[in-house]
Amino acid sequence: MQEKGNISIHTENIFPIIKKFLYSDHEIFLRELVSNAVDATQKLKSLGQLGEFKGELGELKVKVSVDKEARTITISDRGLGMTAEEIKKYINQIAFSGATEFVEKYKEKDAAAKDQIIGQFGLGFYSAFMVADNVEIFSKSYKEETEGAHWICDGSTEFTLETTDKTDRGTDVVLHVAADSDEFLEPARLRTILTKYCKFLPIEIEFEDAVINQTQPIWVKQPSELTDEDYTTFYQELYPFSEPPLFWIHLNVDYPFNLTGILYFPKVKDELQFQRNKIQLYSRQVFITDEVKDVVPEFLMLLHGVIDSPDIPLNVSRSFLQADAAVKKINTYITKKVADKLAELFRKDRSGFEEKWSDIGMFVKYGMLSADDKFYDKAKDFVLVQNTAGKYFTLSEYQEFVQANQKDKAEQTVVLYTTDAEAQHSFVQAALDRGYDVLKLDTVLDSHFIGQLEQKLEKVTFKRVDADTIGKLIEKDETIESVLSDDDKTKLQELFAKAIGNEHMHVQVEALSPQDAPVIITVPEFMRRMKDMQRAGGGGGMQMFGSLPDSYTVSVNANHPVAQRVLSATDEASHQLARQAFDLALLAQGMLKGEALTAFVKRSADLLTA
Ligand SMILES: Nc1ncnc2c1ncn2[C@@H]1O[C@H](COP(=O)(O)OP(=O)(O)OP(=O)(O)O)[C@@H](O)[C@H]1O
Repeated sequence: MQEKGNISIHTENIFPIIKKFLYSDHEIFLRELVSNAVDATQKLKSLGQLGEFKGELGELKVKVSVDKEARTITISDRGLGMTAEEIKKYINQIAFSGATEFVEKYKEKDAAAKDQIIGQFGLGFYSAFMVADNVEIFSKSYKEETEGAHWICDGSTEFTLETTDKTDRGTDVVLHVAADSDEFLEPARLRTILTKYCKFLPIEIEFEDAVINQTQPIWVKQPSELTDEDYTTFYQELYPFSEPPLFWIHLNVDYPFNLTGILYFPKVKDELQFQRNKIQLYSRQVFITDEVKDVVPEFLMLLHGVIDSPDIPLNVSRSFLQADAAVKKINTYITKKVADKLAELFRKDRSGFEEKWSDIGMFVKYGMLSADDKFYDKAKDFVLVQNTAGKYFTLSEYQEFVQANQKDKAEQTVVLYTTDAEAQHSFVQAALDRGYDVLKLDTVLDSHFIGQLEQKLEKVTFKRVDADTIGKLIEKDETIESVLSDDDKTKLQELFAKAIGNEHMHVQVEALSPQDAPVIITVPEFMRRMKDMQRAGGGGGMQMFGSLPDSYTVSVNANHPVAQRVLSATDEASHQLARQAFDLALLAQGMLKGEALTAFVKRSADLLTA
C-alpha cells in the first residue's frame, strides 16, 4: 500500500522561511528529535507501569548514528512508535501545524524578538528540515497487530506514506542531510551538540557505541540521598577547572509550579571576574538555554548551576516572559530560598559565614538593594560589616558597639567608614586615636548600601573619616579654645588662602588639638556623595550638579605651633611654611601629585638644609 497526500496547512512553503530565519540555530534539530525519541520511550515506560503495555520493554536506549557516505543521520528509539494513522495525525498535522504557528509568530516579530525566539521555541519534529532535504520515518507501534509505517517528505506539503516490514517496536527518523548542512555529517559536531543539549536526558542516548548522558543528574534526586562530594563533583562537571563552590542550594518545589535545580555560590573575589550566564536552564532535563534573565532575579545572575522547570514558558517572547505569573513566582521563590539558606549558614556556622563573607557580601548587598523588601528584611539580620581591625558585626551588633562613643549632640549614631584604609590612613588613625571605630566600606556597592541603611535604620548616619576634622566628625557639645586672637585668625586665613591660591579650597581656621595635624583637608560628606553618584552615572536630579568642581575644606589648626610660626615669620618664609603645611595635608589625602609634588620635594630639601 502506498499513499501520496497533501498536508493541509495554511501557510504554503514554510520550509524556506524556517530554513532562512533559523540559520544560526540549526543545531537544535538534534535536541528536538532526540527529545521526541526520549518522550516516546518514557511514554512507553509509563504505559508499562499502568499495565497498558504488557510486552517486554527490553533495551530502551535512543541511538543516534551518522553515515557520512549515505549522507544520513538516524535517530532510533524503542518507544511507543506510531501507526500510519498516527503519523498522519501527529506528524502531518501536529508537527506541521506547530511549525506553521511558529512561522506566523516569527513573522510578526522585530529582529530583536526573533533572536529571542530562536532556540526557545520548540520547533519540534519539523526542525529536521532545517538540515535535511528529505526526512523518512520508519515506525512500528507498540500496539499489537499493527503494521509498520514508512513516511517520506521533503519539507513541502507533499508526503508519501506506505507500509514497511519493520518488526521492532519504535521509531527511526532518517535525515537525508542537505548539501548546505555538511557540518552535521561530522561525528565530532554531532557529539558536541548532543553533549550540549542531551547531557542529562532521562533515557540513555548512545552515540558511536557510547552513552553520552547521565540519566539521573543530581538535581532530580532528593537532597537526603546526596553527599557534599556529589554536589562538588557535579559542579566540576558543569564548570571544569573552576574553584570549588562556597555552598549550594538544592531547589525542589512542585507546587504551585514545578522546579528543581541546584544553585551554587561561586568563589569569586574580584568583582570583574563575575561571569553571567552561568546558570543553565532545562526543561525536563533537556537543555534549553543559559540565558536565564527574568527567570532568575538579577542579583542572583552571578550564581552558577542548573534550573529545571517545565513551567517556564520557553515558546514566547521576552516581554511575555517578564510578565508571566509563573516566572514571577519562580523569581520570588528563588530569592526566598537564597535568603533562607544564607540565614541558616549564618545561624549554624557564624565563623564559616564570616570567612565566606568576602565572596558572598556582594550578593547579599546587591540583593538588599535590588530585590524586594522581603529579601532586605531577612538579610538585615545577617549582612555583615567589618571594621578596620578586621572584626565582623551584624548591623545591630555594630550599632550597639559604637553607640556609647559615637552619638552626636542630636543623638544620632554616627558610623565612620573608610573607602580605602591605606589612602585615608591618617584620618582613620585620627578617628581611632579618638576612641572611635571605623568600618571598611570599600566595595563598588557600598555607597548605595550606605544610602539604603541610612534610610532604613533609625537615627544612624554615615560619615567617611575624611568628611570633617576629627572634632567635628561627630559633633559633640565640647569646644576647644583657640590660642589665637580673632585678628590673628583672620590673618592666618588670608595667608593660607594666598599660599594655596585655589578657589575650590575653602580655607578656615579652626581650634583643633595641638596633637592634630597643622592643616587638614576634608571633603564634606554630602558633596562627596553627590560627586560619587555623578561619577557612577546617576542620572536624573544628579545632572544639576554636573558642573560642580571638586570642593574641599582646608582646616588650619589654630592651636598647632605651625600657626604661630606662619604668623610670626617674614613674608617669604611665612608663604613657604603655609605652602609646606598645606602640601603635607594634600599628601595625607593622597592628593599631592605632579608639579606640586616636585615642588614639595624640592622645598622639603631646602627646609632641611635651611
Ligand atoms: N520518535 C517518536 N516516537 C513517537 N511519536 C513521535 C516521535 N516523534 C514525534 N512523535 C509524535 O509527533 C508529535 C509531534 O512532534 P513535535 O516534535 O513536532 O511536537 P511535540 O513533541 O508535540 O512538541 P514540541 O514542539 O515541544 O517538540 C509528538 O507529539 C508525538 O506524538
